[in-house]
Amino acid sequence: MAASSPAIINGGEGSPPVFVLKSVSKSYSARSIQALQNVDLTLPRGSFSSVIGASGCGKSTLLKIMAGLTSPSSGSVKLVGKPVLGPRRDIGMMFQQATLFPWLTTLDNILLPIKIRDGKKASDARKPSALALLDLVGLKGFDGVYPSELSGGMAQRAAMCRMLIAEPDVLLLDEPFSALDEISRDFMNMELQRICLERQATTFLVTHSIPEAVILSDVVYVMSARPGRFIEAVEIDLPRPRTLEMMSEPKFGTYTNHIRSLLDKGAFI
Ligand SMILES: Nc1ncnc2c1ncn2[C@@H]1O[C@H](COP(=O)(O)OP(=O)(O)OP(=O)(O)O)[C@@H](O)[C@H]1O
Repeated sequence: MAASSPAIINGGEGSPPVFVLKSVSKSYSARSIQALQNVDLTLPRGSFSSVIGASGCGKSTLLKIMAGLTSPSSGSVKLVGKPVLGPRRDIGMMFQQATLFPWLTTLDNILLPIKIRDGKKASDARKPSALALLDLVGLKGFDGVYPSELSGGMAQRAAMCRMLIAEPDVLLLDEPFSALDEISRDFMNMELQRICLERQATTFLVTHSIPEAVILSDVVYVMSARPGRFIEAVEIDLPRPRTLEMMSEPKFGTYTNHIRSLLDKGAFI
């Protein structure tokens, strides 16, 4: 079940990988903590991968290194062949909390990254795209509404639009739907898959949920206890598009059981 080369959801064959991490380690010297140890990762274009592991094993640290928000202590991180040396505009990120600005309408929140990057004229020109995104995530008609009037799930959908408005090729997601109830979370995960397929985005997801990792991913990277290392890359051989019904298939259960047993072992490795 281990995999060295992931399946590709959108046909990235022949094109160079999007992310290549080689022997990435990270120590937080202030607290003498080694968070990551010798992590190797290759993400083909258009692939969907996730990392799963116990709390504190280094998943968010890995994501922050990939986003250029923190630097590795050793090893290299390349995005489309070039070293990642700081935050990048071509990467979209989403976190557990939607972090919308309460004094801006949903539409203005979505357009904010464009306004900051390219100015008001450019952001005005993107209004039709923002409205189309709201439509895409089922928020048609909520453009003039303030965040306090949105449910948690609606706010996360708006945050997803804000991430997508800049049309990033790469999505780095840190438990984006973990604060949602199970039904909203399932819905958002299927939306996420649809958008990734449509946009051919290369996506890397941090999650604590084994079923979520399996239903969404081409490859699930299972991380050991800290310092985080990959114990195994589990290739998920289920057809696309994935559906929630697939979660009741025996093959799905085989994958989740396998990952659960790796995590049980990994906690002590
Ligand atoms: N800025 C920092 N300074 C010092 N230590 C840190 C810092 N950020 C994270 N750590 C430590 O590094 C380790 C890994 O943290 P990280 O947030 O990457 O784990 P995680 O797997 O994402 O955890 P969780 O699943 O609970 O969110 C933890 O022991 C944490 O305390």
